[in-house]
Amino acid sequence: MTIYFYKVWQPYGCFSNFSPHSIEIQGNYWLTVEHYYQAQKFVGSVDAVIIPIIRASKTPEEAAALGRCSSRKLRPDWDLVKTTVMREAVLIKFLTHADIRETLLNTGNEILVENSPCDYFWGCGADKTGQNHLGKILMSVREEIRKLQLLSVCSSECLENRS
Ligand SMILES: Nc1c(N[C@@H]2O[C@H](COP(=O)(O)O)[C@@H](O)[C@H]2O)[nH]c(=O)[nH]c1=O
Repeated sequence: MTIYFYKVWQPYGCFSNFSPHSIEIQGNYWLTVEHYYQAQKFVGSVDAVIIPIIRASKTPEEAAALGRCSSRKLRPDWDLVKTTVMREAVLIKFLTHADIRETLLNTGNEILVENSPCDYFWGCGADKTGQNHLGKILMSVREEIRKLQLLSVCSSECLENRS
């Protein structure tokens, strides 16, 4: 089975980057993954003044609109780093919030797809042929969290055996 998600108020809305789950990265708080992701477009760019404004946005829609404004200059390496930036933020989101971590882990090995009608990079696009990078990141984060949980079970068993 494939699990499709997109809008926050639809099923599996917590997988959307617009979901209201804050993250802390290097001492800064971001209301949503989308706030962080949009701001990273301008790190080291001549338009870096926009970063705190994006961070202070009241909603992820507002943050996305600021980050997508085509008159601003993106950092030159943005296309190279954007999936790494996204993965880090999504991993931190699911490590931070236990309830949605359970929702993610409970999807088993189902395929996760961002059902965006217009985004062929992060989502599957209108005709479902898109690259679905957000879905791929969620599946890889799901795997990573499972490994981390196994590690912590093993290390606590190990500590118990020693005492
Ligand atoms: N969920 C969701 C969207 N999808 C998100 O948009 C982001 C891509 O932004 P950009 O790289 O600027 O095109 C990325 O986080 C993707 O998951 N877009 C929306 O307008 N509304 C929404 O509810």
